[in-house]
Amino acid sequence: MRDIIIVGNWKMNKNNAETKAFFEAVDPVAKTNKGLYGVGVPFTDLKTALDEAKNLIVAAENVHFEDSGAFTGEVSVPMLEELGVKYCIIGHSERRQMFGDTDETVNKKAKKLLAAGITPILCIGETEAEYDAGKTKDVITSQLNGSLKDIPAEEYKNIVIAYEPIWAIGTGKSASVEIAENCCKLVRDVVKDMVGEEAADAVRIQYGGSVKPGNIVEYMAQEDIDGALIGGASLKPDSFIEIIEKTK
Ligand SMILES: O=C(CO)COP(=O)(O)O
Repeated sequence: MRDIIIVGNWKMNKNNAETKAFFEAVDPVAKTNKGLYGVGVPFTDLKTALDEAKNLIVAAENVHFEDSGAFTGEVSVPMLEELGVKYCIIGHSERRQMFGDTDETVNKKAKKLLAAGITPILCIGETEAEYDAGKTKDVITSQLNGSLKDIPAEEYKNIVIAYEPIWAIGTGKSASVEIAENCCKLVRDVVKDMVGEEAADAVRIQYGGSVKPGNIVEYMAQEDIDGALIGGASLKPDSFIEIIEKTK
């Protein structure tokens, strides 16, 4: 059975003082042998978060695939390594939609992170239009094949895949437990087709999209859901503490 991994994604929120206050409140609660809890934080909060973290894991929210160069505003894997970052969200739908991330660039990011011993949290998911057109399976299959192209089977134990239907992100309209489980099982089946059963069993799969204290338990009860990637409900310490208390 896979360990759980529940991670908040703060997106573009919180300054250093708010980050410190969050960790002071939440970190002590995150001590468990069932798996991992953590948060993805803006680059500007990474050092504060890493300094405060004893039980929570800390993730970056993006990274560039080159080690250095003329990429104004970007941050490289060596820069994350220097801080001691061990997890990094890549390919979030907001980055794909607003900042030009593609399966090809996300694949380069994944390879660079794995080579540095940093766990990628790879986001995939369909739009509402794709869902309505019955294209969810095609989208998931295409994104996984593109984003994880040429990554060897033995690396999948070091990869987390977050299935986040775009129509459920930030809308309060979370996917039903049945849809979430069916799609996370589809993710696992596609990985099996790509690189075999052992890798499919090892890869951890999160559901994301309006997860909150009121629905986390039913998601975590599903066979193919190993965790969650949580936006809004991870910003308030009390809310994230409730999610931890209900699942650890
Ligand atoms: O984008 C998400 C996590 O990466 C989900 O955001 P919400 O939990 O606010 O829907």
